[in-house]
Amino acid sequence: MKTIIKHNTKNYTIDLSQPLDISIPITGKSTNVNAWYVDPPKIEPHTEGEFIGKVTEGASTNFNDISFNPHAHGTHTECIGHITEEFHSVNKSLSKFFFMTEVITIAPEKIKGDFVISKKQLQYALGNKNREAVVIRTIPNLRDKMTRQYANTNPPYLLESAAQLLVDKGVEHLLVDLPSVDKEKDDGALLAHKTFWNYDGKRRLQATITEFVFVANSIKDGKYFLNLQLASFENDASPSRPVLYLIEE
Ligand SMILES: N[C@@H](CC(=O)c1ccccc1NC=O)C(=O)O
Repeated sequence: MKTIIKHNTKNYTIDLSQPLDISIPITGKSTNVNAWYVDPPKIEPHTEGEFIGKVTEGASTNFNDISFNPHAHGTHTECIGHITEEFHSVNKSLSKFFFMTEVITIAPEKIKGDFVISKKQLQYALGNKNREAVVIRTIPNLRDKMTRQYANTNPPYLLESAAQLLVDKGVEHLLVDLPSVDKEKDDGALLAHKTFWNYDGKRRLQATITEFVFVANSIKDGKYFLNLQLASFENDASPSRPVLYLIEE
């Protein structure tokens, strides 16, 4: 099923039957991807007295309770409400769902013992391209990113100047395959988050950050349409399902 998208005077063809899902599914297993020192998610039959919500236990339906943390357990999209005293809901911040997107691949560079994504690397990868959304795939890019236990591993993160470059280029939606755009332990500095949302200036309430994507190696760097959908939680962050569509020439 093909469709033609008219975007800024140009026509682009995408094939809706060829979605490239870059989300990490949430499971109830201990192998579920994890960060921020929390237990694995739980997906378990609801119980009430004698009742067990499971067909094999005599119930008419499977009826699971799910408990998880959107920031810790899988692909999620967050808004400025992640770092503000006042409440902002990502469900209201994100009001459009299709974006012209660039997928880029970065090998974080070692600076002062940390692996970081620098302004220079983003500049090189993006050139003068203008995109509403940017997906950053970091290398190495192995499938263990779907199950990695990130607590106390000091994963790569974006330098403040790198986040500023994205703001300057007008990027509104940033997607990364890391648990955070900031350093794991930074005493709450959150420099890349604050910069991307322009926390100390005219705040970018509509901008979103999506963490924990997984971009398979079969997906080449380049221009895509991104369909970014959330579960409709009124919260600073919600599990999300970003899907890319290759643009046909
Ligand atoms: N680096 C922060 C913590 C942090 O970034 C964080 C903590 C819990 C859940 C998510 C976090 N950041 C996510 O992008 C700190 O050290 O205070």
